[in-house]
Amino acid sequence: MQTANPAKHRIPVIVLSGFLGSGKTTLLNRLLAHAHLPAIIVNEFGSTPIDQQLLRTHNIPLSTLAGGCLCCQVQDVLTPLLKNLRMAWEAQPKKPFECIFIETSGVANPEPILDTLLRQRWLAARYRLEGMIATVSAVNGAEVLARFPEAQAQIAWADKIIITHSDRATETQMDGLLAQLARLAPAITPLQAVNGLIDPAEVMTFRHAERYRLQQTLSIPAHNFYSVSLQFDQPFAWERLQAMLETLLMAYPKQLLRLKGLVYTLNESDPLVVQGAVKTLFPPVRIPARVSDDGRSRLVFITDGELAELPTVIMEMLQSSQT
Ligand SMILES: Nc1nc2c(ncn2[C@@H]2O[C@H](COP(=O)(O)OP(=O)(O)OP(=O)(O)O)[C@@H](O)[C@H]2O)c(=O)[nH]1
Repeated sequence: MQTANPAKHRIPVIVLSGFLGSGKTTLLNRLLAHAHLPAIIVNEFGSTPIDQQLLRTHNIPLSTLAGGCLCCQVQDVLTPLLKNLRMAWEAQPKKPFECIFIETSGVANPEPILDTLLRQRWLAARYRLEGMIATVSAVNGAEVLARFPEAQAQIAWADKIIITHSDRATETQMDGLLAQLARLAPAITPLQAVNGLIDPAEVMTFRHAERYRLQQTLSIPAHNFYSVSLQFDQPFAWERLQAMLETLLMAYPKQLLRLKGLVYTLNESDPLVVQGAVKTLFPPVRIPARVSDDGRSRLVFITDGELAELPTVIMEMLQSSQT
């Protein structure tokens, strides 16, 4: 993109939202492959970031904000980051990026983020909010939307809604989700993407008239989400860990909303990215090791409400699975 007067050029920003495990990073991987000189800001609720492992193959500027959610940290974290990125952009004759994707945490209410981009003068003069995309899982989307106002806000503010996991959903689950979406975002026709497969142009074409169609903002109570991050020095026997994680997801079907991890397994130098959400452990993906990796396994658990006993339960399950 040619920028005749860089000081006046507004860098497009695309906000990607969607509840925990609904497929944001999977979709982002697809969109990045077709974007012109993108940069990414990834926000993860857990204090040990995992998404960067899944996005690192793109070799593009990546800022990770972990250990909280952007909607609560807009002023303290997002605003200075966007200011720094912009100043670095202006200082360089060869522009390092031409657009920015912000992947919010799965529990973020996108409203304060959009509001900042649109209303904060310094930012609004230098960034242009291009549109907001929300992913929603066909498997648990209806339940998630019924339970969590944050998830409702993600849908209500979206310019594009992408239904994921339709390959795993029953007809009843899909019908339930479509009914919820028709209620929360009647003006939007949802699109579907299985494993991120969708025409990026279809996702990235925004009709600006749809912005601010909400008459009133949703009243969202303070978050009640917690995260627990654990690290392990010894490699795992994958089958045992897999069985343990599946047991754990079934033991806490309501509270355990998300698990993610980077796990080293016996006799393999490359780590596994492990993912789970609400009663489901997804197939793990092995990714190439990097020289900067420290070889320690990490697991992050996000719960609805505090599950103080979780670390102890996990350690006991791991010990009993090794005997
Ligand atoms: N079967 C199936 N799996 C999918 C689909 N889309 C994503 N996944 C899987 O769902 C899991 C979660 O996907 P992510 O892209 O990490 O979800 P996310 O929304 O970025 O997760 P958080 O950032 O933790 O909230 C991963 O194991 C993906 O491979 C899909 O359409 N079908």
